[in-house]
Amino acid sequence: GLVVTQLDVQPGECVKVKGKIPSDAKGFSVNVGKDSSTLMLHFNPRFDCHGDVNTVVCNSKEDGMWGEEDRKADFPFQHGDKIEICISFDAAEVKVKVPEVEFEFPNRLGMEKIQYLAVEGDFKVK
Ligand SMILES: CCCO[C@@H]1O[C@H](CO)[C@@H](O[C@@H]2O[C@H](CO)[C@H](O)[C@H](OCc3cn(Cc4ccccc4)nn3)[C@H]2O)[C@H](O)[C@H]1NC(C)=O
Repeated sequence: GLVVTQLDVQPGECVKVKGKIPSDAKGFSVNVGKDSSTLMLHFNPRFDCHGDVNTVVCNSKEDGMWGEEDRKADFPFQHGDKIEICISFDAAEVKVKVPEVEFEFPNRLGMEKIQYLAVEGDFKVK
């Protein structure tokens, strides 16, 4: 999927990804952080994968090691949706704004900028 490097997203700014969820999507992820091994946030809506159904799983990754998963209560996604995902952060937390719902996740690594963004799985970036 899409990989963007050399970003310099500061606290208070947002990075926005627009795309479509295919009708047969099993899951997708949006990763932001320093690079693929050091993620402020792995945002992973799961329609039906890794044993989860209609569950948003969030996590961080530090030097290639996953942190503690955070499963969210809301699942505001449907197959075929065209959505915008806006990610912003400050010293304390990362915010993921999608239609109808804003998810929050702690800025566990205390990152001060987002340099990397990657989209994986069933999400057709527009
Ligand atoms: C119950 C004992 C085992 O626990 C399971 O352990 C799995 C392996 O660590 C957990 O799954 C992993 O959770 C991570 C977040 O904590 C990541 O989501 C791992 O996937 C990374 C990944 C991305 N991709 C690319 C991709 C992404 C989306 C769709 C298709 C490909 N391929 N692998 C995913 O494999 C999975 O979330 C976890 N389940 C629970 C309930 O804890």
